[in-house]
Amino acid sequence: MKLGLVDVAAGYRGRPVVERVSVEVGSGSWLAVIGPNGAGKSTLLKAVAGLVGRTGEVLLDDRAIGSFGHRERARAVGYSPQTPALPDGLTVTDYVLLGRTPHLRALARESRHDLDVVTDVLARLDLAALAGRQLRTLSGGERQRAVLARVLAQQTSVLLLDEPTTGLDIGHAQALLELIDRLRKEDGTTVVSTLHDLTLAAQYADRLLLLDGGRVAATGTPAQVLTPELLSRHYAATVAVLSTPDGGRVVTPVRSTGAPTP
Ligand SMILES: Nc1ncnc2c1ncn2[C@@H]1O[C@H](COP(=O)(O)OP(=O)(O)OP(=O)(O)O)[C@@H](O)[C@H]1O
Repeated sequence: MKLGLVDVAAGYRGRPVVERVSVEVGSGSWLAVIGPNGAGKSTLLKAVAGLVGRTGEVLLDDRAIGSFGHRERARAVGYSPQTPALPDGLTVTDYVLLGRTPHLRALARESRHDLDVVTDVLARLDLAALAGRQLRTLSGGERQRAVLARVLAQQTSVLLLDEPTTGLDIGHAQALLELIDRLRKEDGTTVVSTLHDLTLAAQYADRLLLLDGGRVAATGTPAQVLTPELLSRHYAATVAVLSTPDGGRVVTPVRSTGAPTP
């Protein structure tokens, strides 16, 4: 499903935080929204998810998202927040099963298929051994994976993922991003994620959108956006951008030690 944003603006209590963002994300594409703290990345995702007020248009396959019914929309767009509030008293399985709600008929219980989807997602996110555990007993990274498991169990055409790798170790982060990459290649899932790790953003996203002060500062391929000049201007960071043999980009901070040269 193609996602289009046309002149999207959003904010809190009348204060604009995101202004005039227009971008198209093709079916099966991955757009990473990057930018410094407070740039408006989470707000932009929430605006698309319908969780904060916005102006402008959000289009799904050229159809205004506002014309989608509640369930239809929940089957089309999944969202995972950066800092989720988790309900008390649920096991991991029960919580992830909530992701199936938009697929259930009114008053129907989950089917064998729903349980199979959940079992599969739990296995893929290395949560099978924790399936019966209470959410509140999980570690930070395990909780984060449970939240992602829930949105993946929702099996939506569009995934909005706010900092999905927060709190994940390098192996689990990689496994998660590979899983999402497979979904987009095999099922055509469209992905919009915020990512602070610019090297991961370069490796997985096909396009980057750099937000600064709520406005689009740059869009393009990782090679176009991840330049030392742009990163210095918008993050006030001193970085080196290295190229890998396959044309990828690695962004690394560079420290000027100030040590006297011998
Ligand atoms: N609920 C809220 N009420 C008022 N202001 C908010 C609210 N949430 C965020 N803001 C403000 O909106 C601006 C953008 O916040 P947002 O969370 O979208 O930034 P971000 O780019 O995701 O930042 P980070 O990289 O730190 O997660 C910030 O100035 C923030 O203080």
